[in-house]
Amino acid sequence: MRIDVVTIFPEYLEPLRAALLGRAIERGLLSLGVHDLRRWTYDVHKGVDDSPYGGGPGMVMKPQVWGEALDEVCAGDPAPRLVVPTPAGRPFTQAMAHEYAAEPHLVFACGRYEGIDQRVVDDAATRMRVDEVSIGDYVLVGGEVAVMVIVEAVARLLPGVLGNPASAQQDSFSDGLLEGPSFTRPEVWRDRAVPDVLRSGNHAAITRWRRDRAIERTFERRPDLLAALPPDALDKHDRAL
Ligand SMILES: O=C(OCc1ccccc1)c1cn[nH]c1
Repeated sequence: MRIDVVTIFPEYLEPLRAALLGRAIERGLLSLGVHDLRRWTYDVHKGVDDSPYGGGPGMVMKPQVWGEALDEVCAGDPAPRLVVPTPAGRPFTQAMAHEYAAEPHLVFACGRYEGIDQRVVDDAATRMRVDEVSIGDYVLVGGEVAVMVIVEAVARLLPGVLGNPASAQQDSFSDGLLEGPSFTRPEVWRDRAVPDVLRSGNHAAITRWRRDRAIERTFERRPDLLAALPPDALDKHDRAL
């Protein structure tokens, strides 16, 4: 998979070259290109933003600069997928992470200020798939951190990136529920013991216990996820929790 990121703060994306993802890049499991948007400016001040038509606070990123940047970064690629993080985007989900993990080429546009002139997205959409995506209901200063979130969620799904692929299968949300609590040694820590069932070796009981804790936690923290489950997902026992 090829990933390109266009940003006015290329150094902000350096953490993607560290640790697990850095090793995946070194191993050629994915390639990452980070491009400074100012490379496509043409004025001495390397301006990338201007005042918003219609007034209002803040600045908007200029269409000309973005248009030329995306033309070059997407050049020669029949089907890049452009992802633009924005608070106004469609919610990013684990399902989308799986969708993106199947793409040969992802291009990320990092907005700053109040965002990017809408015509950039509209123009790009005439020749590639464009997703305006939100990673949550809050406002960041720029799209760079959101890109790192999305890239990490996608890259960990690529074959060979995670040491233990099973953990990507048993992800939170993979069965529509939140993960329940986890424990490791010591058996007792600050007078708190690990639940007996987890040391019983009774795998049916352990599976049931884990599912019960997952349902309880989902009910407690994300009732919306419970409501979204297919009707037959929870049995009588589950509903009695
Ligand atoms: O703040 C975000 O993106 C950066 C951004 C982009 C455009 C204008 C302002 C800020 C964001 C929040 N949830 N998902 C994305």
